[in-house]
Amino acid sequence: MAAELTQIVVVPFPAQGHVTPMLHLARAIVDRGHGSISATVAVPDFIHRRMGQYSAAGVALVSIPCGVADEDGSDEPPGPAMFLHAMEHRMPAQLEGMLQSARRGVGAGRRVSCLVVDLLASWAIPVAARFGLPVVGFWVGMVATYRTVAVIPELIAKGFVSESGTLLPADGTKNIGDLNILPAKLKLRFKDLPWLLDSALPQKSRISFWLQALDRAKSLRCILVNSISKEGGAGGDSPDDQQQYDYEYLPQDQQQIMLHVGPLLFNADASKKTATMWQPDKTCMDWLDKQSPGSVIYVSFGSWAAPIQPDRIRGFARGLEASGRPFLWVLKSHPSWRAGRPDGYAEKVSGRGKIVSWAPQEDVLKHEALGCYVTHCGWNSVLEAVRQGVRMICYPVSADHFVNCAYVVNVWKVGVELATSGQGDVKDCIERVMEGDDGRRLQRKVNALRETVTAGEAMRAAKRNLTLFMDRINGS
Ligand SMILES: O=c1ccn([C@@H]2O[C@H](COP(=O)(O)OP(=O)(O)O[C@H]3O[C@H](CO)[C@@H](O)[C@H](O)[C@H]3O)[C@@H](O)[C@H]2O)c(=O)[nH]1
Repeated sequence: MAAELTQIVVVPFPAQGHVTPMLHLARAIVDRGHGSISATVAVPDFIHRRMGQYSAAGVALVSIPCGVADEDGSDEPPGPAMFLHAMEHRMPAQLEGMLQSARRGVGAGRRVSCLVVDLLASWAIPVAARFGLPVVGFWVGMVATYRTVAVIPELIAKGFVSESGTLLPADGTKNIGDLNILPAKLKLRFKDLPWLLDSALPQKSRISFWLQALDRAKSLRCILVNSISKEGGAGGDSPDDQQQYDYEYLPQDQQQIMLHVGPLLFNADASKKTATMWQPDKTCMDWLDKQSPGSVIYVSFGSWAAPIQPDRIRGFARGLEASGRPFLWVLKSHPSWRAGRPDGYAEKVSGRGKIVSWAPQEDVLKHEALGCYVTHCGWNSVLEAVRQGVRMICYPVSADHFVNCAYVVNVWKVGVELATSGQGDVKDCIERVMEGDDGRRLQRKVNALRETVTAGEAMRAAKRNLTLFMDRINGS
């Protein structure tokens, strides 16, 4: 008897750093299904307008109208403060409509076998439940970051955080290692907790957003994690010798498992492009071709305008200029970032410094002219740098950046943290990473990490876990 044709519905949080790995996941599932399974990736219309050109066999990117306009006068999509309300109140009905159509055989005409829901888009979990459909969660980053979120109720109960999300130990510099949430050697402080830092939302909304997501996640039996499993040895995110921390802070339900399926990027076919929300500046690659091997500093702070004040941007501008080295800098059109650029800067550094508003990042990191990457430590950027063996200068700003930075600097030792964005610090840090023993050691380490993650047991474990997940949704 011919196998039944089914589809999975994938629901990412509407941001570049979430849609990209979930598209990789969708493709990996479709490829393994050998024609028996297709994927529908449902994104709000403001994302679809920017990424609608995406196409991959068996994967459809579909638009969910959410009635939120783009930010006025800039090239930025609406921020979370604007779309979170729509996610809770408009998108559920739209997704229901989609699932009803699928049930009636409209559209792809395939039965929906399962939903994969980003835990930051937890609004979709109750929708699936109303249709009696199984849901699998997706965590886009490290287990370590999930742990810092899963522990919120305990931190409230122990009086470290108020119900409205205020940090109660006034001294946010206290080491979080004392609390046994994460290994002390990460040297994380209270004030580095990702959910305290996400400045796109008011404090009170942040805590209720996370508590609601955790509450909904309780019903899930399985969460797929886009990170490196402990089988990855030195590369593992289950913090190597601290296995006792493993999963300790996950919800109490013994039935729930976290399956490492990542890094999904490492399994992705490099020849197939993913979708990006802005058009990459095509002149980057020609410019890189003209630079000497290993000479260029690449600077990018990710896809959304992280809160970096103009004076800090100015520090970077002057430090890069003072370094005397060639650099490629992604400086988005956000007013605060533009305001920090000194007058006449582009002309001053012309020939040596190239400034663009969006780069083909994966191609850039792969280019032989690359020397190092100054990064905000978004999880995708960290993975992309490791995949291409590029050492990092970390300038964490918000969200999970500090946790990711702690792994890059203190665990994997493939980058250094920039103390401040002052001109002197930027220049000195670039020297340290590009020259001498420190630079060579970082390069050896990142090459070794790339080997471990690419060729090692971590990837085999990720593939095994993906197969396990697919067997489950196929009911075998
Ligand atoms: O000029 C550019 C700049 C970025 N990118 C791509 O955009 C993505 C950026 O993702 P990421 O590095 O994860 O940063 P953010 O866009 O800031 O991602 C958000 O989502 C991530 C996953 O949850 C979190 O780790 C981050 O903190 C959060 O800000 C990467 O794939 C980059 O290759 C480009 O293609 N061109």
